[in-house]
Amino acid sequence: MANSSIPTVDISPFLRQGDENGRKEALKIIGQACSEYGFFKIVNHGVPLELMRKAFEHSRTFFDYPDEEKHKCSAASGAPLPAGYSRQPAHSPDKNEYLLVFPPGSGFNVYPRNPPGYREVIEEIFSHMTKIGSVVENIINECLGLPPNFLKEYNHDRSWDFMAALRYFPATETENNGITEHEDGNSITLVFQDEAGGLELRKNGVWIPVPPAEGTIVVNISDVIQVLSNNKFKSATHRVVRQEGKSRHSYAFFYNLEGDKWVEPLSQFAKDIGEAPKYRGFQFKEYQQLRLRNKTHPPSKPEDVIHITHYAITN
Ligand SMILES: O=C(O)CCC(=O)C(=O)O
Ligand SMILES: [Fe+2]
Repeated sequence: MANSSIPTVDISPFLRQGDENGRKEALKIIGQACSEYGFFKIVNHGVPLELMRKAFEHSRTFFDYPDEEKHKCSAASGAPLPAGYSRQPAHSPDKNEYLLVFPPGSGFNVYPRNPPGYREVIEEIFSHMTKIGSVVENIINECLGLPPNFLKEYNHDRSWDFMAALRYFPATETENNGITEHEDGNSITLVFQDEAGGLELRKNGVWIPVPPAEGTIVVNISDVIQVLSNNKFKSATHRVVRQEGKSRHSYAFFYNLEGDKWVEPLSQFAKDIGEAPKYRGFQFKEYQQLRLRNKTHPPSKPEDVIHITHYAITN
C-alpha cells in the first residue's frame, strides 16, 4: 500500500445479506489497513448525507455564538470529563473547543438550547455512530480471526461511549497546532470532518494528510484493540493541524470500554502462538485516569506523558 493512500471501504455488505464477495474484499482491505496504519475510511455506512451536513451546519452556528451563550451548556464537573461545552485551557497546546455528549438518555448530558434542533441532530448522529461502532467492531473481530461476537461480548456495555463536536480555530501566523499527535485510548474512534482539512496520520515517521471527503467516516483503531491483538493491529498516531483563515469542524465518536474491564493481550495472539505478551494487563479505568492526568497535570517533560507504552513489556 502506498504511503499516501488510506483505503476507502464500502461497508454496505456488512449492513445487509448477500454480498459475500463484497464482504471478503472489504475484510482483506481493512485487515491490511489495520495492521499497517490503524486507519481507514468507510462509505455506504448508512448515515444520511443530509444528516451529516445538518450536523456541521448546527455546529458552525453553535461555535460562532458568543462565549456567554456557549457556556450556558457547560457542566460544572463530571466523570471522566464534563458533558457539554468546553474549551481547551489557555495553557494547552491544543487549540480547539468542543461539545461533549454521552449516550442519549444517560443523564449526564447538557445540550445546547440553540440552534433549535441541534440536540435532535446530535442524538441521531450518536445513535448512528453507536451502530457503526458495533459493525466495525464485528469487522475487526473477523479480521483478527476471533470467534464470532468475541469483541461484542467482551465490550458489551455502551454506557461509556462519548462523542465530541469539535471546532478548531484558524491557524495564526506563528502557530497551527489543533490537537497534538496522539493515539486514542479507547477501542475504536469514528471521525467525520468538514471540508477544511487538517487531520493527519503518521506512518513510518511520515505525516500523511487525511483529506476530507464529504459523507466519508474515518475509522481509527485505538489502544484497546492494539493491546488485545498484541500489536497485530495498530493504534493510529494522528494529529490535527489548523488551517489558515478558516475554522475546522469535526465529530469524533469514541467507541469505548467499561472502566472495570481488564485489558491484556488475548491468548490467541500470545500464548497460543508462542508469542510473548507485549503488554502487562491493566484495568481500563486506571489507564483512563492516567491519561486524564496528562491533561489536568501536564508533565513538564514530554517523555513523562502516559501512553499505552506505560504497560508495554520491553524485555
Ligand atoms: O478532529 C479530528 O479530526 C480528530 C480528533 C481527535 O483526534 C480526538 O479528539 O482524539
Ligand atoms: Fe484522536
